[in-house]
Amino acid sequence: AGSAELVTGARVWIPDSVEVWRVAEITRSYKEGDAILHLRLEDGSALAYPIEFQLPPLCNPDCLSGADDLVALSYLHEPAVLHSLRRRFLEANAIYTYCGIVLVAINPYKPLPIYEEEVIYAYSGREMGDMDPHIFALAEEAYKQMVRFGKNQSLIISGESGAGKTASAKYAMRYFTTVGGSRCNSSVEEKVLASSPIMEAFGNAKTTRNDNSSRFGKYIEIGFSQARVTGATIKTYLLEKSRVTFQVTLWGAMEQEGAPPGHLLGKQPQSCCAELGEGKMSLVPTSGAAAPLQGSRVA
Ligand SMILES: Nc1ncnc2c1ncn2[C@@H]1O[C@H](COP(=O)(O)OP(=O)(O)OP(=O)(O)O)[C@@H](O)[C@H]1O
Repeated sequence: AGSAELVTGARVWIPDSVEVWRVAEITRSYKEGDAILHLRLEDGSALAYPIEFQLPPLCNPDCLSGADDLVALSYLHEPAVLHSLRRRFLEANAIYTYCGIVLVAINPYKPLPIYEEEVIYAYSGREMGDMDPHIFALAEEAYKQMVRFGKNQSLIISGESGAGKTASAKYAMRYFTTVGGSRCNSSVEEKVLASSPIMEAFGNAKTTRNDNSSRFGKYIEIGFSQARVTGATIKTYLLEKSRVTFQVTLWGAMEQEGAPPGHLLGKQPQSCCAELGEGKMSLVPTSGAAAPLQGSRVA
C-alpha cells in the first residue's frame, strides 16, 4: 500500500501465524517515516504494528472480493487472492475463478455435480465471459478458436502435487470428446477417455501428498478433423528424479521433515510395488538416472 492510502478507517491485511492473514482497521492515519501503524483487530483489540520493511497490503472493498475474475480486484496481492478464492469456495462452493485468461482451480476433494453432460452442452458455443468460470469454458474457448481459425491450441495445466491437474486434464478431454464426438466413429472418443486409467496404472503411485500421484507429466495431443476428434497421442515428459529414485522408509516418510513432495511411499524398494496395490506400478529405475519414457499412442 502507498502511505497516502493508509488513513484512519482503511483496512489492511497483516500476517498471522494461525490464519496466515487477518484484517485490521487503521485507527490513526499513517505518516511517512512512522515506525508504528495503529490498528484495531476484528475482535476489538488494539495493535501497534511495527513497520519494518513494507507497509501492509490494503483490503479490497467487500463488494469486490469474491468476484469471479481476480482482475476486478482493486488491490491484487497474496492476501486479496487468497481471501477472494476462499470466499467463493466457502460461500458458493465455487472452485473456479478467472484471473484474466488464466483459470484458477481449487481441489474440492469431493465430487461436485458440475461435470455432467448437460453442463458440457451448457458451455458449448458460449463465450467465456457469459458463463461462470469453469474448465469447460476454457476448453470451449480453445475448441472454438481451433474451429474458427484452424490453429492449434494448448491448455497448460500446472500446480503442486494433488492440486488436481490430472483431474482437470480429464475433464477437458471429456469436453472435447463430447462436443467434438463423431456420431459414426464413437469408439475413438471412448478410446481417448479410456487411455487415462491405463496410463495411471503404469505411471501413478501413492505418495504422502496424493493417493494417485502421477510420476511424470503428460503431453496429450488430441487430433481433430472437421471439428471431430480423430485420435490422441500421449507423450510422457518431466520425469522428476526425486519422485522416482529417492525412496524413504514408511517411518522415514512420517518422521522426515522437509522430505521432497511426491516421493514414493514404500518400506523397501523391492516391496514398493506390493505397497502401492490396486494394480498400480512403481517406476524404479535400476540406475540412479531417470529412465527415458516412450510416448504411447491411443486410437
Ligand atoms: N475437480 C475435482 N473435483 C473433485 N475431486 C477432485 C477434483 N480435482 C482433483 N480431485 C481429487 O483430488 C485427487 C488429486 O488430484 P490429481 O491426481 O488430479 O492431482 P495432480 O495435480 O495430478 O497430482 P500429482 O502431481 O501428484 O499427480 C484426485 O484423486 C481427485 O480425487
